[in-house]
Amino acid sequence: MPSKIKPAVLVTEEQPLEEQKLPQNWPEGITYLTDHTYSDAVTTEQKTALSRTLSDDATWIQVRASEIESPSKNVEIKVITDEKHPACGQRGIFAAHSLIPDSFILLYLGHVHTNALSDTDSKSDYDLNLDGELGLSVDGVNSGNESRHANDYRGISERPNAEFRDCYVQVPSARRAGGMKWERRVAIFVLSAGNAGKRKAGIKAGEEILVNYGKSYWEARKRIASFRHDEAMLKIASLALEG
Ligand SMILES: C[S@@+](CC[C@H](N)C(=O)[O-])C[C@H]1O[C@@H](n2cnc3c(N)ncnc32)[C@H](O)[C@@H]1O
Repeated sequence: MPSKIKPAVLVTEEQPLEEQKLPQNWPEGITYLTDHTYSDAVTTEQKTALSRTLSDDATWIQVRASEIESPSKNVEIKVITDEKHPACGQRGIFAAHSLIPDSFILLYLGHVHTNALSDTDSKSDYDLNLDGELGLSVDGVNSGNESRHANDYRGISERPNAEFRDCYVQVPSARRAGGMKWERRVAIFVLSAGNAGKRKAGIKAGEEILVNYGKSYWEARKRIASFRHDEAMLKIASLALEG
């Protein structure tokens, strides 16, 4: 019988399929993205509101096009084999080299959708808020990049070493002055060194990159698990909440 698992597919406009490499350990059946894709429900107005023209006095975080690579040179996807790790058997992302505080690691890419129930996959574990005011989120459940494998620190480490931050990335635009515009994204950054400089070492090569999903993520997962009588998910969520 033919396998139901679809081979990994790559979506990129710039490079033909055979020239673009997939990251090592990329899961089968998940589309590897080098940029967002958009649901048909996202309006032109919402898309326009996600971009800005070049501005020298901008205070928001800017990630230059030259900093973005696909696959990322900053991380490696690994399948977790340590039985003590709460996500054993799943994947995680690990620093490919040492990363200094506040540095950009990689974009969180996926399918941008509206927060309407009809446009949302309520079962997704990979859905992230992109812009609450615009009512847009980005889901990495079926397509994304290495960032979809970032685990939460609970039960793995005492604290996270990275975080999601809102930022803007530079993209070419024939219509804008300067031939460039800035588009809203969410990305993973190394945590800052902290006032006492506790985290000044940043993330060492080989260390797992761990973020904080927020307690509400795990509480919601616990509620869903109880509702669905999903013992495995209930155990993971309960352990994470204890951790
Ligand atoms: C966005 S995915 C993270 C990547 C996932 N490990 C994978 O390989 O696709 C979120 C899921 O990862 C698992 N996970 C992440 N952090 C975890 C943690 N601290 N403890 C237990 N499971 C975790 C849970 O199954 C969660 O629903």
